[in-house]
Amino acid sequence: MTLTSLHGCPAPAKLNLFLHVIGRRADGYHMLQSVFQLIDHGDTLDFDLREDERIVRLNEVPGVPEEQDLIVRALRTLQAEFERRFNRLPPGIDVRIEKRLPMGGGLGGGSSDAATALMAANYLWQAGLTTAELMAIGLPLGADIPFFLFGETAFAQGVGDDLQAVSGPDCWYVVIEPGVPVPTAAIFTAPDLTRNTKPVTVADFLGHKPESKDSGGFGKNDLQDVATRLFPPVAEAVEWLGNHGAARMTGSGACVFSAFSTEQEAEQVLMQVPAKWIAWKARSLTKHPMKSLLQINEL
Ligand SMILES: C[C@@](CO)(OP(=O)(O)O)[C@H](O)COP(=O)(O)OP(=O)(O)OC[C@H]1O[C@@H](n2ccc(N)nc2=O)[C@H](O)[C@@H]1O
Ligand SMILES: Nc1ncnc2c1ncn2[C@@H]1O[C@H](COP(=O)(O)OP(=O)(O)O)[C@@H](O)[C@H]1O
Repeated sequence: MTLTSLHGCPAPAKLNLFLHVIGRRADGYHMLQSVFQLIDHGDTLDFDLREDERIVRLNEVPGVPEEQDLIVRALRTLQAEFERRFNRLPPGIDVRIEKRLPMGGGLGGGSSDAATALMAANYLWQAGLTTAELMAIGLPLGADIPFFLFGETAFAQGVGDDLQAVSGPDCWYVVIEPGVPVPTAAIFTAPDLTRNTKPVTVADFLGHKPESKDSGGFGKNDLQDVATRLFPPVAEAVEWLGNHGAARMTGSGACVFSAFSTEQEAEQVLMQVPAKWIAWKARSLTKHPMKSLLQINEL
């Protein structure tokens, strides 16, 4: 039996437990080291095969025109790859997005949506691309897309595309949305960005002591100083959450998180978050939920 729709597909957020900038390439892109952690809070997507060959987004996403949406672009790229391989276009897809993740939040929302769309379409079209092949399609669209397709806690290097599975802490996070979108380019072009952090190894990360009273307990986010200087609401959120645990920014911001061993501890802090901010708690995930849903086991 062939399926014609997949509804309620999860597109989880990620947190960067640390993020080091260790250099800059000749093309201006920055060489990073980071640990990416999936969490159980995110967007939800519905996919329905169409009678024609169009890729259509059914709902509005504020600030993101349909043609620029990473989901639409990812599906069109995969559709073209399908045509190249099988000499026919697969059916089009209607996509509906329930957006919960803030834009420019450092949670990887757009990239996660695109990764979920690639997994769903590969399944609905029975295209048979491997995860590595989907990662190659996703990378030019967004540096975080390969991680979401990889689908496990990962030590990332390069521009985030060189990934190695690691075990992350099993814990609860409180995440604050400071209410400003942070454009990634503004952070990377700042003259005062630290670009020379000494490279670390996976063993350094795995050997660190979690009790060292820091979110994730290892390293730092090199983008945080610039982001807090340029976007004062981010600084305010770091300061407030820092009074309740070790607080750190994720990605290029704006969101700020702190780790707790139990849900109760996270709940206690969440209850006290000032009403001007959206905040929530989420648990670490060891595996992308789409992998279990679609029974993808190959990596
Ligand atoms: C730094 C991370 C960590 O997860 O931040 P978040 O997006 O999650 O916040 C990502 O790798 C972000 O990757 P991605 O989301 O693809 O970045 P883009 O918006 O395409 O990048 C915008 C601009 O930032 C700069 N840029 C981006 C990534 C990188 N490794 N070096 C850079 O110098 C480039 O000038 C690029 O044109
Ligand atoms: N489906 C999508 N959801 C969110 N943002 C998208 C999407 N498609 C394209 N974008 C663009 O990607 C930018 C970065 O958004 P997002 O990935 O959510 O943040 P971040 O990379 O900071 O985690 C947005 O400002 C938006 O212009």
